[in-house]
Amino acid sequence: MLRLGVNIDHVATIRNARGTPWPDALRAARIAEDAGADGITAHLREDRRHISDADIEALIEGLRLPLNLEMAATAEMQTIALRHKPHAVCLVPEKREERTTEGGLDVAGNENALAHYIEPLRAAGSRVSLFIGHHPNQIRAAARVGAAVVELHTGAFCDYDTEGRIEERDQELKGLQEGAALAASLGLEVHAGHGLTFDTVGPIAAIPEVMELNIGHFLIAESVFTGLGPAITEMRRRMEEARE
Ligand SMILES: CC(=O)[C@@H](O)[C@H](O)COP(=O)(O)O
Ligand SMILES: NCC(=O)COP(=O)(O)O
Repeated sequence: MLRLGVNIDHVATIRNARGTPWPDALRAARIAEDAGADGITAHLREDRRHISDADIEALIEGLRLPLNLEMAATAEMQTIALRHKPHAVCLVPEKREERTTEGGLDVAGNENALAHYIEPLRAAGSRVSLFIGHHPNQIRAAARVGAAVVELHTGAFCDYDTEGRIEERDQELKGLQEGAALAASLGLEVHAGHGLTFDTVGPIAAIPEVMELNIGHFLIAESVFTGLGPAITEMRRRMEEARE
C-alpha cells in the first residue's frame, strides 16, 4: 500500500510567526495520525526557521506513528539523531538562504563522507533515506553509500505543472518514473515528495515503485480552509485513486 507521510514543518512556521505556543506541532501530528497518516515528517533545519528541538523531543515522546526526521548531514544533526533514534532519518541538502529545499543531495559527489556519516545512524536503528534528484548517478551512489531509501525530489515536476510547462513536466515525470525503477532494481525503497498537491499527486502516486509520499506544505495550506484531517483524507483518496 502507498504510504502517506505528513510533513508538519509549516504548522511550526505559523507558530513561529508570533512566538506563541500555538498552533502546536504535536497536536497537528496527532490529528494527522487520526486522519490516517502513515508517518510524520519534520525537518529540523540548522536555522530552526520552523521545527524546533523541542518539537522533535515532543514528537519522539508523543507520537504513535513513526517519525521521519529530515536534516542536513552535519555533525550537530547527527548528534541529535543519535540521541533520539527516530524511526527514520532523511538527509536533505540545506542552505540558510533558500526559501525551501532547492535540489537533491549530491550523493555522487560525497560518497565517502556520506557512507561514514550514515553508518552510525544505521547502527542506531534509524532507517536512512537520501533526498535526491532522479538522476541515475545519484541513485547508484545512494545504493553504494548504504542508504535504505531514496526520496525522489518532485519539486521540479510540481513547478512545471503549476507554470503550465507541460512538455518539461512530462519529461520530468519520465525521469522520475525511470529513476524509481532503477532505484527499486538496486534494492532501494523508493519514496517521493516536495511540492505535491491535490493536482500533482496523481502521476507520482501512480509510479508503481513508489512506496511512500511525504507531503506537507500543501496540506497545511489546505487545512486553513478545510481542517487538517479532511485535507489528509482527500489526499489519501487521490493517492489511492491513482493506484486503481
Ligand atoms: C526535503 C523537502 O522537500 C521538505 O521536506 C523540506 O522540509 C523542505 O524544507 P521546508 O519545509 O523548509 O520548505
Ligand atoms: N520531503 C518532502 C516533504 O516532507 C514535504 O515537502 P512539501 O510537501 O512540504 O513540499
